[in-house]
Amino acid sequence: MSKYKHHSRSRIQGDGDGTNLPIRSIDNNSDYGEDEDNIGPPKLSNFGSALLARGNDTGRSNFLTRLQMAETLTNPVEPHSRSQTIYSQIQDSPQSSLFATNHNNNNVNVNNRPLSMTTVHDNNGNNDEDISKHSEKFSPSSKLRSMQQHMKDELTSRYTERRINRLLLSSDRMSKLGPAKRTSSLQSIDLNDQFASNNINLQNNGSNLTTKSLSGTISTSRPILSPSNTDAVIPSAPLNDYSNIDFGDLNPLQYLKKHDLPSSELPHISKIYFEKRKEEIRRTALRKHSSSKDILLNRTRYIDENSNNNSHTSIRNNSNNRRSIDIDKGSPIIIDRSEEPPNRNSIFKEQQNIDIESNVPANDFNVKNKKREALSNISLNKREPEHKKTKKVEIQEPIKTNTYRRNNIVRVNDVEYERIEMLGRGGSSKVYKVKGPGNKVYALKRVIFDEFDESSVNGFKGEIELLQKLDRKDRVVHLYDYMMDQGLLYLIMECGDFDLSQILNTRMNDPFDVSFIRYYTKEMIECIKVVHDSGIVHSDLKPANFVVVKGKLKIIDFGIANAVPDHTVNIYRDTQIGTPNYMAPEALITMNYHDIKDKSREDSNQKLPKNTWKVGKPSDIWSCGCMLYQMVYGKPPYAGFQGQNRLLAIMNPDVKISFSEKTDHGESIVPKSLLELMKQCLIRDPDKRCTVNEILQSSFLKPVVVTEFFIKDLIKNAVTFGAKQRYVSDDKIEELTNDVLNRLEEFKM
Ligand SMILES: Nc1ncnc2c1ncn2[C@@H]1O[C@H](COP(=O)(O)OP(=O)(O)OP(=O)(O)O)[C@@H](O)[C@H]1O
Repeated sequence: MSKYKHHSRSRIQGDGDGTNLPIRSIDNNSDYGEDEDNIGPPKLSNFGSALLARGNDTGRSNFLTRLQMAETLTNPVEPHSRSQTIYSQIQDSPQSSLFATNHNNNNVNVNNRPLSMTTVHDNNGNNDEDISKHSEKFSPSSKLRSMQQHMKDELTSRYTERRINRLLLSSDRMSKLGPAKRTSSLQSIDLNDQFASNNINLQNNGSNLTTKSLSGTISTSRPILSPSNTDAVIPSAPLNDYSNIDFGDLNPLQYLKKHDLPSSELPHISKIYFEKRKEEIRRTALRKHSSSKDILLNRTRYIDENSNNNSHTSIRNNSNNRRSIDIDKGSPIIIDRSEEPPNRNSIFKEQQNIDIESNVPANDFNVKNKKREALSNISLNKREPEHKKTKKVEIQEPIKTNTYRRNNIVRVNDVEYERIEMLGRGGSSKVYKVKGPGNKVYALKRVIFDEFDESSVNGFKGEIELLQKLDRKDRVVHLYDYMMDQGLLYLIMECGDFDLSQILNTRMNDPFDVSFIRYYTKEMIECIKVVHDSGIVHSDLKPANFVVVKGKLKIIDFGIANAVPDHTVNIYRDTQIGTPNYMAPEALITMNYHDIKDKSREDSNQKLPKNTWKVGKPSDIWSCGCMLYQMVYGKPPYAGFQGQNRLLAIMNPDVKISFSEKTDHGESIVPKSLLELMKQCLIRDPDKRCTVNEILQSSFLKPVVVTEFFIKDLIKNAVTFGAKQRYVSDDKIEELTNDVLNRLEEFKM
C-alpha cells in the first residue's frame, strides 16, 4: 500500500503541478468487473501487468510501440537495456512498479519474448522518479519528455479510471447491501492519503457521488450515513440536465467519455445512473413479488376451495366423471408440503433475514425509516435481483425432486406408504405392493369411485365392512387400514405373492396334474367356506380374486359381495356385475318383479326394481365349478363362445357343458371323482348344486387311497369267504360291503 502511495505521489510530483489530471482511458472496453476480486486498490505494478496481460494484444503492442518510439527518440544508438527492463517489469514483476523499480539486469527474457531493443532505463539504478532526468541525461529533447509524459498520463488515467470504477461498483454494492467490508479498505485509503483535499466522496446510498474536485489522485472517503455529514460535500452544479439520460449498457464513466463530458460531471451522471439502477431493481423486485403474490393467492384460493368443498385435487367434469388420476402422477390426497404456500411467518422471517443481511446501523433514524418502508412493501425486493433469482431457483429445485419422490408416497390416515411395484389392476382399482412403517410390505388397493353415486359409495362401504367382518379369518386377506375420502378408497391389506389366475397361466401348458388341481380346488373351497359360513355371497369369484399369501390361498375383493342368511336364500341385484366367464346362469338372467317367486320374499309385497338378478351361495359354487373346469381343460366352460354369445350360452339350458374324460392334451384321463365334482358344481338349477361342505367331502377332495396289498388282501378274503360259505344271503353281502367301505374310510386322504 505504501509503495503504491509512494509511486502515486512520485508520479504526480513528476507531473510538475500535480493538478487536473485528465481522466482518460486507453482501453474503453476495460472490464472493470475483473477488479472485483482485488481487495483494496490495485498496485500500480499490478495495473501495469494487467494492462499488458489483459489479452488485448493490440493495446499492448500499441503501448510497446509507443515505448519503443520514445526509446528510439531517446537513444537511437543503444536501444537494448531500458525498454527491455520496462517490458520485463511490466510482464513479470507484480511487486515492482513500472517507474519505481531499479534494475541492473538488463537482459531478462520474460516469457521467451525477444528482448526489447529499446529502453528508457539506464543501468545505474535510477528509478521512475528520475525518468525525466534520465531522459535529459540521454536526450534532452522536449519531444521525448512529452512522449514519456504522455505515457505516464496514460497509465495514470488508466489507473484512475479503474479506481473510480471500483469506487462506483462498491458504491453500487453499498446501495444494495449496506456497508460491506470493502468500505474499510476504502476508508484506509482515505486515511492514508495525503491528497485528501482531492476527494471523491461517496454517499452511503450510492446514488450520490459528489466531489469537490478531481485532481491527480483520487481517494475515497468512508461512506457517510449521517445527513449532517453530507453537508461536508458540496457538489458543483451540473452543466446539463442529465435526468433523461439513456445509459444503455454504459456505466457513468463510459458515458462521460462517449459524450466527451468533463470529469466534473461524473458525480451528477453517476447520481442519475444509480437512481436509475435502483429504480430498475425496485421494479424487477416488484414484478417478482407480484407474481409470487399471485401464486400465493392462487394457492390459498385453491386450498380454501378444496377445504370448503371438502374435496381434493381430483377434477370432475360436467358429466360427473372423475378424471382418472394415476397414482404414478401423484396421489391427490398426498399433501405435498413443498408446494404449500409460504405462510405469513415465513414471509416475516424472510423480512427479518433481509434486515439482518442489510446490516444497516440501527441507530440511524433515516435508515430505520427506510427499513420500515421496505418492510411494508414486502421486503422481498430489497436484495439484489440477481442474488434473489439464484435463491429462487434453489427453492424451486427441491420441488422437482420432491415431486418425484412424493409420487411414490401415499399417505393413508397419516401413515406413509412407499410404492414398490404394481401388483395388479381391477375394473376401477389398482393394487400396489407398498412398504409401510417398519419396512413391512403391504398391498395398497386404490379405488376410484363416484362419490356422488350412492350405490357405489355403499358398495365400497359394504366391501370394507365385509373385510372387517372376515378379519382374522385365515382365508381372507387381512385388512389393516382403510381410508375413504372424496371419491377415493385406499385399502391397506395383507400382501399376496401371486393370484390364482397368474398361477393357472404359468401352468397352462404343463401336463395334467390331478394333485395340483386337487390342492388348489381344496384351497379355493376352504376360502369360499369361510365366506359362506359368515353368511356372505361373494358373487364375483374368479381366479384373480384368490391370492397366495405365504403359501396359503386367500380370498380378496368383496366388491359385489352381499350378506345372505343361508345357502338357499338369494339376493337380488339391481345391477349386473361380475365376470361373465364365471357367472352363474341365475346371475345373468334378467328378472322382472313379476317373476320373483322366492321363498324368502313370499311374505312381503315389496316391489322390486324391474331388472333384477338373483344370486346366492350356489352362484359362488357355479363360479367354483368354472374354475375347476378351467384347471382341468384350460378354460372356463363357455369360453369357446365370444362376446354376447357367451352370455346367451350360459343362460340357455339347451347349451350343455361338455365334460370330456380326456383332457385337452388327449392322453390324460380325468378322474371320475373330479368329473363328478365338476358336474355337481355346474348344475343349472342352483338349488341342486352342491354346497361347499359337500365339495370338501367329495371323493375328489377326499379320495380313498389304499395300497396294493390292501386290494390283494381284500380279494383273497372275499374269495376265501365265498368258498367256505356255499350260500350267502343278500343282507350278508350288504353287510360285508359296508364293512369294507367303512374300513376304506380310514384310508381317505
Ligand atoms: N392383497 C393383495 N395381494 C396381492 N395382490 C393383490 C392383492 N389384492 C389385489 N391384488 C392383485 O390386484 C388385482 C386386482 O385386485 P382386485 O381384484 O381387488 O381389484 P378389483 O378392482 O376389485 O377388480 P375387479 O373389480 O375386476 O374384481 C388382483 O387380481 C391381484 O392380482
